[in-house]
Amino acid sequence: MMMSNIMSFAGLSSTLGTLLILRQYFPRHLNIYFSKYFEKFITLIYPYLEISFPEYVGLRLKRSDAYTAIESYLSSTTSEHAKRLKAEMGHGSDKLILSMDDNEEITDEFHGVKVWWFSSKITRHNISFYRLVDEDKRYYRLRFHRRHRALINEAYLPFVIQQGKAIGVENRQRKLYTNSSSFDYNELKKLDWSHVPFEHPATFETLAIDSQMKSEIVQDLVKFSKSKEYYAKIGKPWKRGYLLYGPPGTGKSTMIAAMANLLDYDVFDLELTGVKDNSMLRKLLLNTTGKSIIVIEDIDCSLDLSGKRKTGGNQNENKEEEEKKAAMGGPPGKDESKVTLSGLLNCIDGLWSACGGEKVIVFTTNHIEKLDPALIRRGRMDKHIELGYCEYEGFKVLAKNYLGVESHPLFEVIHELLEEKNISPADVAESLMPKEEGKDQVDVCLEKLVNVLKGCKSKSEKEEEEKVKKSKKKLENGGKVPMVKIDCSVVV
Ligand SMILES: Nc1ncnc2c1ncn2[C@@H]1O[C@H](COP(=O)(O)OP(=O)(O)OP(=O)(O)O)[C@@H](O)[C@H]1O
Ligand SMILES: [Mg+2]
Repeated sequence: MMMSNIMSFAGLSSTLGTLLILRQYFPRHLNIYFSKYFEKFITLIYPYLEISFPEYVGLRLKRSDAYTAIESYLSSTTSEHAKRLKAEMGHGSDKLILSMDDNEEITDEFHGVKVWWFSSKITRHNISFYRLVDEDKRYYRLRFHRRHRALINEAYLPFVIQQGKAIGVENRQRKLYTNSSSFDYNELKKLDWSHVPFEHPATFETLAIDSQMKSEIVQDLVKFSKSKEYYAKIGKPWKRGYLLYGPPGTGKSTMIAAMANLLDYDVFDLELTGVKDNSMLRKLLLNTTGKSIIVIEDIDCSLDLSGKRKTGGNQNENKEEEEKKAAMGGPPGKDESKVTLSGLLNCIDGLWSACGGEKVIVFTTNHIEKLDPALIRRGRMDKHIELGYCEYEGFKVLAKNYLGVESHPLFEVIHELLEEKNISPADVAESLMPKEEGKDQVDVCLEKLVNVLKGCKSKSEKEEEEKVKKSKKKLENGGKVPMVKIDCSVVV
């Protein structure tokens, strides 16, 4: 009896729900009457309450957090109850996430109270740029008996949102974002960020760096990710800045991937040269999500951030560049980014930087001496990490990764060579990569590395070369050294 009552109410409510949706197609004057009397009538006889959760609110700028959390929550109960499901890949390529398909209905129970969830969509046909564009407005509708109003509002909905957020974090597929311009042809708008799944396999275990430095960085990152309350207590936005510097091929980009994998964060790879001006930069950073690493690679080459190179420094070089541009046909500096140093500083630690929570900002450079001290001062870039040439300890990690060996008669020879030669971990890794199948590949690769090392310049030779380069530059600049001296000791 009870069951059939519920069923008939559910049937009635479904009909009334359809009428409510259809009413938008009624003529306007009918619609006014409909609203006035029909809805009053419904609330009198209808014992159920309904709450809608639209996918987008306002200008469709951002998906509603409530909708996303409910979607995740329902995905956990859906597979048992719903008859029509849709599937999506979740975190990692082998996990399939099932959720309710459009116009599907499921029931849920909370403290013995039964509630109904519906997934619905309204499709509108708009004409935009002489094209017919279908715009889907999706929403979830929750129905429950009005006598449970307090329980649903105060306990059930907060429970759904909290559970949904937790499931969402577990299931989400991490993403690698880039700000290179792309266009959404369905929504007909330019996207600030486009993304692909983040699938870089690097971890701190496979990273060939000093083991003490490695464990300090890992500890620092883990501590940061658990310090929400601490940052709130000291009144600082929950973010941490890392400056990674060192010669090419020493693992700066690889370390960023390892950081993202350790913390389970998304990565926003910000190409500064593609950012028009400071306000565009602010918009891009505002559109990044929490639990993410914002990366600006080769910051010294990205822009003239010091503001010094054009006025002071090597004026001839600038002149040459302008002439080159003119020879290429375009007006000088036409498409150049107008992002300034103060604009960048404002975004990374001004008032805007506190939006969106939990973020790590990483700059990389091959030339730390070229950077403006303001950009990398402590507090802005909390950790300065130097990634140097390959040491014996790093070589052993690479040998284990690439060849699966932890000892070999040639290790001692390589140890001695590494003490006196400069070689990047990337070059070591290249030599250790077996080119063919077979057991003898370990000997082949290690012998190859010994030969490569023998051909490398020794540390003293390299230092001498650097000295000559520096003094040449000094002469070009009329005796002044154009570099800024910065304390770049590793503080981890
Ligand atoms: N410290 C390291 N540990 C493990 N692998 C490394 C390390 N350094 C370099 N490699 C290997 O060398 C390749 C190049 O390294 P990576 O791109 O991280 O260098 P980089 O410091 O970012 O160079 P660049 O300054 O040119 O951007 C990587 O694919 C990785 O396989
Ligand atoms: Mg790199």
